[in-house]
Amino acid sequence: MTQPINRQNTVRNERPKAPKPTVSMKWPTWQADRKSQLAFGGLLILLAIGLTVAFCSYLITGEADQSVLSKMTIASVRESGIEMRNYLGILGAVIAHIFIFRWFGIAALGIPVILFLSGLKLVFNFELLPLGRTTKAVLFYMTWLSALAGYIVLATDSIGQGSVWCGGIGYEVNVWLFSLIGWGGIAIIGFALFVFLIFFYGITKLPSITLPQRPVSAPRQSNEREEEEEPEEDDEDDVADFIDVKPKNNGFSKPVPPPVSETSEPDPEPEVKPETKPADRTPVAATSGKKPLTFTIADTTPIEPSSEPSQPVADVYAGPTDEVDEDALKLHGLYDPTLDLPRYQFPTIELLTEYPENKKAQVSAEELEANKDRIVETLQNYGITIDSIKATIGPTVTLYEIIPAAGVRISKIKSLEDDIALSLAALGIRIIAPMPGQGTIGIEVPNKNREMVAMRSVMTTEKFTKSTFELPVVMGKTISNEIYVADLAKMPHLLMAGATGQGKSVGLNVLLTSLIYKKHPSQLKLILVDPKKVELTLFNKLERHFLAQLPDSDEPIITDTKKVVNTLNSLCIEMDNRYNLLKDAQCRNLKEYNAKFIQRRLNPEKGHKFLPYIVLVIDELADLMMTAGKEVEQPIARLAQLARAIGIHLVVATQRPSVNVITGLIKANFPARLSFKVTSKIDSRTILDTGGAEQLVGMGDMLFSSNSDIVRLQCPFVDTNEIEDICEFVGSQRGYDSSYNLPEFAGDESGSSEEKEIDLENRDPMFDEAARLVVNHQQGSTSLIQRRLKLGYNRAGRLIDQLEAAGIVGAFEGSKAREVLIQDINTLEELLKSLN
Ligand SMILES: Nc1ncnc2c1ncn2[C@@H]1O[C@H](COP(=O)(O)OP(=O)(O)OP(=O)(O)O)[C@@H](O)[C@H]1O
Repeated sequence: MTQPINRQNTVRNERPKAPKPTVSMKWPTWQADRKSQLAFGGLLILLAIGLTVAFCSYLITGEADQSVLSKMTIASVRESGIEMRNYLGILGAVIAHIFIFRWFGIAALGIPVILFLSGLKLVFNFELLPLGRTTKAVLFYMTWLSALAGYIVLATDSIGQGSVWCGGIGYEVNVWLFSLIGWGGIAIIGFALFVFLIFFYGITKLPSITLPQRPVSAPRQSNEREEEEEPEEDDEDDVADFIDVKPKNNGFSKPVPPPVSETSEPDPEPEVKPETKPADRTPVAATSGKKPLTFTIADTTPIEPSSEPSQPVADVYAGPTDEVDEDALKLHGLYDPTLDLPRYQFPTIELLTEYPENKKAQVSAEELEANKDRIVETLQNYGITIDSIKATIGPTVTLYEIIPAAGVRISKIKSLEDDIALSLAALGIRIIAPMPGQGTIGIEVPNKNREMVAMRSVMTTEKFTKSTFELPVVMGKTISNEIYVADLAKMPHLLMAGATGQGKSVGLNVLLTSLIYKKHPSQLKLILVDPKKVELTLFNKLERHFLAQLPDSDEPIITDTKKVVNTLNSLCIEMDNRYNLLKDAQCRNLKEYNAKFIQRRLNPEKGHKFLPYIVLVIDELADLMMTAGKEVEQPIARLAQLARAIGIHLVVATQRPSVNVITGLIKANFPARLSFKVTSKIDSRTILDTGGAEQLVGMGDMLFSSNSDIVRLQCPFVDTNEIEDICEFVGSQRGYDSSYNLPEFAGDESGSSEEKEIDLENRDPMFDEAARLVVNHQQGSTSLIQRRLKLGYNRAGRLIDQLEAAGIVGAFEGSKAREVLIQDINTLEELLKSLN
């Protein structure tokens, strides 16, 4: 568990490049030699068995031998010819006599246990129990039990036969204790056990004396995570409480069945891969307009989950194992973050409304035929002949795919978009020329009767329930009636636009619902920003489960612009902190980091902890951009640029996708964009970089663009009362003491005054030390000061400000560490002298 400090440093600073010294250099050769291992291990096992036999025999037959042995040496016993009763003869009797009578009493039986475990390890390379830890425990308990037995023997005045029980050590200790404090020795013996338990099991907190009337769901005020770990039930025995308390927080907890088993909900942690490929479409025989069309209506066949299995957690990162807490791993198994709230129940599917099936898209054969004829005719009017046409009926639109005759230019068809729309007398015609990867031209025509895609119907598909995405989000139904599930973690940020009343709020609710159905509160935190103050308020019931906010916030849903700015900046700090943790752990992303933490390969005492995903949702960006402009733009852009690897994902929505809201800076950092119907082609271009969103038909009809692919989807529908029920279901369960605390951020008003306030006369007592640290490392970073000097973030932040005021480090430079203005320690010492 404890590693030499210099080795840790090497790992941290030099990353994985430096080859490790080979094992054999340190390892005594006999241990590396398998034959010697087998021989020695075998000997240990034999000894263990022999000692057990000798000890047991001594306990049964020892009385007779005892009197002989206490008076004579081995040699004299042999010479005298007296026969020993011990099953293992003189040697057995002598050894048992020493270990039991002279030393530990009956507790000496611990010795063969250690020998046996060591033998097993050497011979079979099998650790029944963690060897080092068990040895320590056995040695302690042997001594302690001997002392306890000694006390009892003394107290009951049964010194004769009782000496076998307590051994010489227990007896002598108690004689000494008795001479010191009389019968009070038991207190010392009890206290010794108490101290051992504290250090051995790392107990920092005793089971609290719970007030009997406290309601389970009453909010608790403490911000300490430890506070969450109060024993939930009184029926657990005290020792179990002792042992469980701390471990649950620091990654060394005792495993308890995860909540998944308590619920009928789908496994929240499976793992697969996206599937966005449209299903096969049935070609419809058709040519230059004369042959009759036969259409096959596409069915909603849920897609088989991808066969690509997830990487087993243990294999995700096979880096250095020097920090593995083997003992904790053996004792407690993998760390389970869901133990924070072990009884948490995932929301059930019954909370979502079931809509009647007859709401499926109804497109009659006549409608199809008529549309086809009109398309063909219109094109012919403009001199465009086609070779074939096929149709696929989607929930909102029907896609007609045509193959134009040889020599027809695609741009010509595209330019006829409005004319075709006019002749089909329908809104929302979208022409896709050419269809990517199909070699055809697509014409999407809205259905007269569209299908409402109910949230419940998509949530029950295998595609979603078996999704192994990190942050699965049901985006909707494609034109070929497939359920489209995307991974927010891979997007990694989503920009959403849509004119008012076109389904944006429903879209956000769908996104949040998907995440809540799939993630345990320990794995996901949401920051909800709602300047309109109405849309996301329903979610405030999730405060103590899923919401994250600034420490001093009173409102779980952020509505005030100033708070938004502070929250964004705080999130930037969280991002920097997380990067430091990842760097320290030599992990490239959050998934690797958490996998490593779960395997107990990261030491919580060095600040490592399980990191939940953080999803920031901003319902109306336009509002914020108008009131705070650059103040929101910059942190958003910074987060969008850098936060992907450390599990912070942004979802930003706006009604007005104009360039002064979705600025170049923001847009460039949001590769995934989603547009509901917008009012103009310009808006569509701003959000999607192409037209088309202005021709959508509203009510959740949308275009989703990611990785330069654009798909038309029908967003599922989830009503506000369904959201209310889900939030009520989650919110009424036992949650954390408070919402997840983001790092403190002082706020802008203090920003300028702070500079003036920095009074170098009143420097922090750690100022000189921090200055030396920064100059030695040539790295002006708050987290360096924080880690090395073991300070809180705020104090480290103040120190760095003072260092800046003293001219030791340069100004704040965003994500980069500050420049160190003093190059060598001598110059620094002179400066410090002058300051003093
Ligand atoms: N996916 C959907 N399926 C069916 N109907 C929908 C869908 N999305 C939205 N609607 C309908 O459109 C109405 C308006 O949707 P929503 O409230 O999401 O619009 P909005 O874009 O958020 O508007 P605003 O910006 O004014 O809040 C809903 O009340 C609902 O009737």
